[in-house]
Amino acid sequence: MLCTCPLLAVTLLNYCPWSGPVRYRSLPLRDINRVFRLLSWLRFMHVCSDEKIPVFFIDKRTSHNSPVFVDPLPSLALPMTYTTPTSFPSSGLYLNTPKKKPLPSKIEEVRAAGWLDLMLASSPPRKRQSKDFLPHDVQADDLDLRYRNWMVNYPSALGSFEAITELARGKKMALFLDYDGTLSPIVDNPANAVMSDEMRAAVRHVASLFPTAIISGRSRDKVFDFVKLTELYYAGSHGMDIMGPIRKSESNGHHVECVRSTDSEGKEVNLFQPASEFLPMIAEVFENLSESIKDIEGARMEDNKFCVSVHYRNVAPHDYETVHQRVTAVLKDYPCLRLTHGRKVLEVRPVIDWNKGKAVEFLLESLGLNESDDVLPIYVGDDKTDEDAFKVLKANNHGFGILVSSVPKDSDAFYSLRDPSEVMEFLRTLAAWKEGSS
Ligand SMILES: O=P(O)(O)OC[C@H]1O[C@H](O[C@H]2O[C@H](CO)[C@@H](O)[C@H](O)[C@H]2O)[C@H](O)[C@@H](O)[C@@H]1O
Repeated sequence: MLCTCPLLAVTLLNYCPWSGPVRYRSLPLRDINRVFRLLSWLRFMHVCSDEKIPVFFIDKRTSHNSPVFVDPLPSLALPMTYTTPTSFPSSGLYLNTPKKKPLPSKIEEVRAAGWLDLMLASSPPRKRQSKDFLPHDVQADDLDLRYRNWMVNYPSALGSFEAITELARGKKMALFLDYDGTLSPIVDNPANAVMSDEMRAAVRHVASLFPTAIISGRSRDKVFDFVKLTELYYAGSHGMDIMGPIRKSESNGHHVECVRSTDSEGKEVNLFQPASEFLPMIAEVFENLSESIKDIEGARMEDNKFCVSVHYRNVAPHDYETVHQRVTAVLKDYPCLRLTHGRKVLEVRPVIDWNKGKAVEFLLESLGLNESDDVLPIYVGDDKTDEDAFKVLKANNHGFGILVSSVPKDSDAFYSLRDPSEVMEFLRTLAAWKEGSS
């Protein structure tokens, strides 16, 4: 239907309660891949939320916006109900979340299947499972070809380094780095995800040249223990725990929840913890989840202060569904918490409208870099939660994201790097370029 649509261009509008309106302007039909990428994202949103998400393809040639194609996923469409959680005082940060309504069992099944697909697909194994009937070199060639095709849309940040330096010419660069899977390789035990000394040296070097922040799903303290660099800014719990600089102009900021604090070196900093009132609830849900999954072999809990991670990397795939069912059963009693998905991890977090994208905006503002055109923010990350930051940079047409992935993935990033070793090379190249050009 999309391909035969006679329009020259379409505008795609979507409203999603988590991220607000998404608007793609003048999407030329030759760029149909973008439509499909967006549709697959919408499918993901359908799986993860209760809302019906209307999608309109609008004829740009007409003066009025008449929808020509509405809701491409009718089988997953649910009634649109937005209600605000009542158990907390209202605040600008709260998301409007749907009240859970009993769903017809068919839809429950579809949703459960969707989550299961996500769980199976999340974080491809480091060693590819063999398709027994194919010789190894054919599989490798096929994967390599698919990766190279994908790189047409997501060029290597190393291969495109000259283009990046062109963009950066005369601009102030700001660097935002995810931790797991970006600065440290993915390992089975989260406690062992240490950063190499070489990577630390590369990060220290860039941080001496550009404002640099780490934005992680881990608790801020834990990520600092891994990185151990005082010259950086840190945002833990997916941006819900930021230790940043004192804003240049404190008076025009609207983040009233900031409190002054001092860092480990006694330097004055701003602490922003928009989800602090959720702390007792997070502690309670951590206990309940730990109890509920304790008999599932390989399942592991992690306390990330304002979020809780339920890891299933070491769980047998036939138990994934049990993990998901147990987690959602516990969460039924916590309408103010929501579930998101990472690399072989389910993440429980407050329903506030705050994420890594908002953390990037907050830090740019704190650094006094948000309102000028001569700033180039770059965000490097590997996970679904990093997409919030990629989206913010893309939507504001302000800087770009670099996705770290060794397999093709849909993303709002602009460039790609294969793995943390390429990230390290990129950081070193960036530092060398900056030193050579100043
Ligand atoms: O935002 P990030 O810094 O990327 O943190 C996201 C989650 O990363 C960690 O889990 C991931 O890495 C682990 C260690 O390599 C791996 O075992 C796990 O399967 C991955 O999901 C961290 O442990 C989580 O708490 C973070 O939320």
